[in-house]
Amino acid sequence: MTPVPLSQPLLAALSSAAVPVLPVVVLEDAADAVPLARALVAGGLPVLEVTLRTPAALDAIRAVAAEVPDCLVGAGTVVSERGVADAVAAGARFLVSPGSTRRLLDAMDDSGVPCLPGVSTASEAVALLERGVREMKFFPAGAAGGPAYLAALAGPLPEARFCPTGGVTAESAPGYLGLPNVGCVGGTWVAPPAVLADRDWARVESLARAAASLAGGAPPAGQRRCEVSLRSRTEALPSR
Ligand SMILES: O=C(O)C(=O)C[C@H](O)[C@H](O)COP(=O)(O)O
Repeated sequence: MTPVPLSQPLLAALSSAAVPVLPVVVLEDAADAVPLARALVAGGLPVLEVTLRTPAALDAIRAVAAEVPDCLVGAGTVVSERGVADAVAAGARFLVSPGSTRRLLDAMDDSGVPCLPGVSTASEAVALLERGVREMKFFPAGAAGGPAYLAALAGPLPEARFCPTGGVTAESAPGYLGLPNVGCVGGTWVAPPAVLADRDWARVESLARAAASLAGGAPPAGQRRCEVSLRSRTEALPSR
């Protein structure tokens, strides 16, 4: 599996690499991180968001960054300056938050890695656009209005691109991925808690394979997938 190069913002990179789903995990045991990441890569999803919700999260990110170079590992549930610093120090190559504050956005700006700050309203999306941030997480996607809500934002805010997460399932994902302002969808359904508890890596691989086969999200306006060259993942990360 070709590693996803981060020579552009996260959603653009995932879209260019035809990765439609960003797997989100809550890990209780850091020792599960490497086999999990390998199963995702084997299933065709070379990306992983480890939520900073457990004491194991930073060690999990560290392990994947060191041992699974084909997996682009990032941190989710980043809600503080400390979370930003700890995640980047552990090797997170992108950061995701459920919501946005000025303090958190300033820290994300300074982090040097691509970020997906969270929004759930038009006003929050406009506030991010005002800062020049065009890629954002839409959270909690299902509860906040689902595909219909994002479809309604595409008219007035065509430059904003979203990763809907929270309540997204294998069944609801296609409804989001068909929208012009969705780059990819995120969720825990690819590596759900019960499957992780069983350490059923074959099941993760098969869920990943099914997710990877979903039709991809829309590339950024003006960019066709075939025009994007895959560059080395060791290249310097761009600022957003
Ligand atoms: O905002 C964050 O950083 C989060 O960690 C939120 C998670 O992305 C969702 O809670 C995943 O939601 P489900 O796929 O419905 O389980």
